[in-house]
Amino acid sequence: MVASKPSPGVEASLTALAVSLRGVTKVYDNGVMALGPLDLAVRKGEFISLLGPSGCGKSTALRLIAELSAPSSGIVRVARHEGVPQPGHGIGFVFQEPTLMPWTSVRENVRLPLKLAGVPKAEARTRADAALASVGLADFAEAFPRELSGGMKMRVSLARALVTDPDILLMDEPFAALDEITRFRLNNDLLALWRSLRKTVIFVTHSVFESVYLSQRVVVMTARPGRIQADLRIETVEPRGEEFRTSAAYSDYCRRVSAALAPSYSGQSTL
Ligand SMILES: Nc1ncnc2c1ncn2[C@@H]1O[C@H](COP(=O)(O)OP(=O)(O)OP(=O)(O)O)[C@@H](O)[C@H]1O
Repeated sequence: MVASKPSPGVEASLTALAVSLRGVTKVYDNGVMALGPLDLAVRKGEFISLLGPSGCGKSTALRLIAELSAPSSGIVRVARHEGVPQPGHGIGFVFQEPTLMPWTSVRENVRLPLKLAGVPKAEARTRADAALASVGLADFAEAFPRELSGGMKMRVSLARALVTDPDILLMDEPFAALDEITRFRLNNDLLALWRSLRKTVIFVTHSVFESVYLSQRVVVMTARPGRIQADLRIETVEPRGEEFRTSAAYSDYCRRVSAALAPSYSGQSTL
């Protein structure tokens, strides 16, 4: 396991932990041990990827962090702003499927979390429009989901996650269903958003290439029950772009992450 240390440019913003999992296990009611014991510490403002074989418990880990599910043992700690009222608040969740309401406009889809939180309509509308602008969809507030491409739907889903101004963004294979060009574009836009908003991002992916391109740290998990196989820091010049994607350093990191992942696939199948 490679020890993690903050990269120089972000040291100041990484003074405290956003998420900490200690000795966390998850056994589902059907007896499946999905996770653990898992130990993971994520600093505030950090962008990490979780990578591992199918069924190793990546989504389970995100659900525990979002407090959508309780651990069977161990401790999950999530840092929040003072005054954040309920479990799950302060966290934005983006899934692989955009899961938009087809019967209403893009703006209403993005406004939904604020509506549920009781934010007055005029304020919620302004915030929804600002979130849409931040993902490049300022001109599509009145459109309906059926009028959008897959990439645009994912942008709406991202805007909906950002509209509550969460401290932590959990992303569960958000770009897996998109074509490569759209995926690259969204990768770049997500990095630009992360640089400007400095949210903590925990990003689940099956793609070694995507994990290295996006993250400051790639956390490789073992086959089920998921534990940490390797924790690799990606040190590069920021901001990243096509230059990094085509660099020798990028290829080298991808090779190292692939090598760290290999033992996770060599054991018994957990599918
Ligand atoms: N609600 C549930 N009840 C029972 N078993 C579950 C439940 N949710 C997940 N599992 C099982 O727990 C294991 C881990 O699932 P999880 O979805 O967390 O893995 P994953 O790494 O995200 O998989 P993938 O990469 O395929 O999305 C799997 O074997 C899965 O079948």
